[in-house]
Amino acid sequence: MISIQNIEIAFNTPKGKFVAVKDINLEVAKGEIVSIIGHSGCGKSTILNAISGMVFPTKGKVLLNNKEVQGPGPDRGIVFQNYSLLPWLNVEENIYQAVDAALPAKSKLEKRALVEKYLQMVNLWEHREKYPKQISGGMKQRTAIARAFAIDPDVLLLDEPFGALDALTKGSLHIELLKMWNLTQRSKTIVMVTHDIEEAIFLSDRIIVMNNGPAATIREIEEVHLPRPRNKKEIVNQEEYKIIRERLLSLLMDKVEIDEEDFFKKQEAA
Ligand SMILES: Nc1ncnc2c1ncn2[C@@H]1O[C@H](COP(=O)(O)OP(=O)(O)OP(=O)(O)O)[C@@H](O)[C@H]1O
Repeated sequence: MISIQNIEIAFNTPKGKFVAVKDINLEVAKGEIVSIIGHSGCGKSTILNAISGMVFPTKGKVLLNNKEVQGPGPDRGIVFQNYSLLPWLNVEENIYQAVDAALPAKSKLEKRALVEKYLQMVNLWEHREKYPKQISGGMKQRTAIARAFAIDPDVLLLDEPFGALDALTKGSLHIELLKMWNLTQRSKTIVMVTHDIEEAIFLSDRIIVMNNGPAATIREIEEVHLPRPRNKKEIVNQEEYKIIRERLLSLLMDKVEIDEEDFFKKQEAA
């Protein structure tokens, strides 16, 4: 489904070429949920943007269904942390507008039906006439997720979609995301950027752990074999969950500890 082949992504900056990521190789199968985790600035969004076609690799290539990604397209739905709803459109219109643009061959009636289906799925039908400023952060993100699913993409790219939400809202959105994934026969491939270890384990089949940048590479890939459907309260007591959590923590915390040691050493020297 997605094949990332030996990519490097560099940016031209006033100080010269800045290599954000390099030597990235990754195959994501149809219907798989993969998370990318790592410290701030390690290139998680850059990789996601290369799949979305908003950024082009300076070396290597990204293939989607065996075709090289040439730019954004309706086969990929994107959800960002900051909701990205159009403030002048209400909840229903925000979804309709995306469906209208992505599926022009459908009749008005079919498009309306699609919008209703996804609004019902995320329990927003009753709030459909509200504008983004009149709804909570969780509702905004549910709208954004419904909008991404409604255009019926092969791939969903989620860039810290739950990062701005409180733990309870986050928890219910995890369930809603999986509900939609299940209702589409687990056929949608999901690649998600997150900082949240528990979220990554709960949702993913595999977790890509990045090294720190610049020129960040993939450090390790953790496979999550916990059976689905997963129950949040139950999986935390399972041995596999604990082992993966420990592993991710140790991979991600070592830099923090080194930085702290460094800080105290510098303080002593001063
Ligand atoms: N358009 C750009 N021009 C120059 N540098 C860029 C550009 N986009 C990203 N970068 C740099 O590339 C590196 C990776 O950025 P990216 O946003 O992918 O990191 P991230 O892991 O998603 O970070 P965070 O977790 O903080 O969102 C950073 O050093 C960033 O400053």
